[in-house]
Order: sequence, then structure tokens, then C-alpha cells
Amino acid sequence: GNHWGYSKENGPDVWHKNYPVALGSRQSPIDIPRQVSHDPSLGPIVLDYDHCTSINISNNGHSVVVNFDDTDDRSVIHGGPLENPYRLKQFHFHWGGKGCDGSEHTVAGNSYASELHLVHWNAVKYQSFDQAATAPDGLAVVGIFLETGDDHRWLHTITDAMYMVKYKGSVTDFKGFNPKCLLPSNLHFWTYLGSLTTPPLHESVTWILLKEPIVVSEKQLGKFRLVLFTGEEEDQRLRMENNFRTPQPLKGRRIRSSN
Ligand SMILES: C[C@@H](CNC(=O)c1ccc(S(N)(=O)=O)cc1)Cn1ccc2ccccc21
Ligand SMILES: [Zn+2]
Repeated sequence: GNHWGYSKENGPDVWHKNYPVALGSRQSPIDIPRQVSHDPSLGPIVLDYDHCTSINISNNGHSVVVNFDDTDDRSVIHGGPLENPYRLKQFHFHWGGKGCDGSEHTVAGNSYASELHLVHWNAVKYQSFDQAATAPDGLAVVGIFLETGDDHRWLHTITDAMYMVKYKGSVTDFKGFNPKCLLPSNLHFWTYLGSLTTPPLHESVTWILLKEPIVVSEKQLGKFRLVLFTGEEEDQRLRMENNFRTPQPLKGRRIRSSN
């Protein structure tokens, strides 16, 4: 059927037809204004990834996703705005086309080349990721902006694996990767209550956006674009690019800033 995507016919402008929450009161992404209220009660965000276990890397037809073993609390984030530890489930990226920016959140109206999402779920309160994904305090996503410059020294492990998942539906082993190597030097952040940025667009995400971008090269970003939206058996070969939703109305929400 008319599965959702990022083209004119099935993209963000028509998602509301099958997912009416797209017009809801806590949708993501958003633009982060120049002035955000500083909340001194916000402690630092802590990412305990030392024993994380990556499993595989896959192409789900919307992004490239690295999946983790989330059967116990071996890799969690806590602190910041979070009242519980949240378990790392997966990370994935959103990016643009050649020379076009592709982040989802924007800062004072400015986009970045790409945006990395580290997706976590509240395993203290919920029995499964899917159950947490429908709860208002179910998920916590850490967003990290990517800007272009020099090569990122660790991103090649991911871009090399992307060759193996060129087609929608492909998956390949991807063990021993610790996403700590993708973090910027400081963890200052903005936080607000929002949603998944793709259907089903559930309003279940506490967003934690790191202020400092990481730097990757144009060459490395170019390898993201060798991935396809389409499956091996399809006659159309659609390059995976511009897989981002644009900023949504703030609707009175408060955005808080850490230090
Ligand atoms: C959460 C969906 C699957 N989607 C995600 O897991 C997900 C995670 C992060 C982002 S982002 N870009 O905001 O970081 C977007 C999507 C499965 N699922 C669970 C219940 C459910 C009900 C209907 C349809 C699909 C359903
Ligand atoms: Zn995402």
C-alpha cells in the first residue's frame, strides 16, 4: 500500500492522512530559538555505554539503523531531565542530498548536514520498547548534529558497513561498536517534550539535543547517499537522501537549556 516515505506522494506533508497525530501538540523536530531558558536544576546527562552490545546494522527503507541488545541495563542514559535510566535500543541518521543540509532539528533557523539519533526506552516503567514507544515518558532520544569538515576518525566503521546494507530490508552483523566514539567533547544540551519524527509519530519522546556538533567529511556523508530507499527486487533505484522531517509548531512548549 501507500507506505510512508519522503517523496512528494508519501512524505511529511501527507503523513497526517494516515497518522493524524502529525498535527498534534508535541510534534518533532522543532527549531531551537537563539534564546532558551537556562534551567540550573538540570543535571548533566550521563551515557553509560561501556558494556553496550551492538548487534547489527540494517536498512529499513527510511534510514540506516544500528541495533543494540536491550535485554538488560548494560547501556543506559540517565540524569538531565530523565527520572529513570533509559535503555539504548538503536541509533540511526537523517541526512540531505549533495550540498543540501539534512538535519531534522534546526538552531535559530539553521540546519546541519545531518543528525544522529540515539534511541532509548524506559525499561523501568514499561515491559517492551513498543509499549514504551506509545507512552508520554516512554522514550528518550539524544540528538547529535553533524557538520562537514575533516574526516571523523570513527565514522568509517559505519560508512563501510553501509555498503553491506545498500538495499531496503538488508541487515548485516555489526558487533563491538560503541557509539560513545560519536559523542562531541561536551554534553551541554537542550531538552523538550516531543515525538518520533517518523510515522507513527508517537508523542513519547523526551528530546535531549547536544549543542556541540560532531565533524564528518563530505566524503563520509557521500557514502550515506550510496544507500537506497528501495529494495534489491524493485526496478526503481531511489538513493536514500533528504530523509528528514522539517521543524513543527512549538505549540507553547518550553525548551530548557543545561549549563
Ligand atoms: C515505534 C515504531 C518504530 N519506530 C521507531 O522505533 C522510531 C524510533 C526513533 C525515531 S526518531 N527519528 O524520532 O529518533 C523514529 C521512529 C514501531 N511501533 C511501535 C508501536 C507502533 C504502533 C504503530 C506503528 C509502529 C509502531
Ligand atoms: Zn531519527
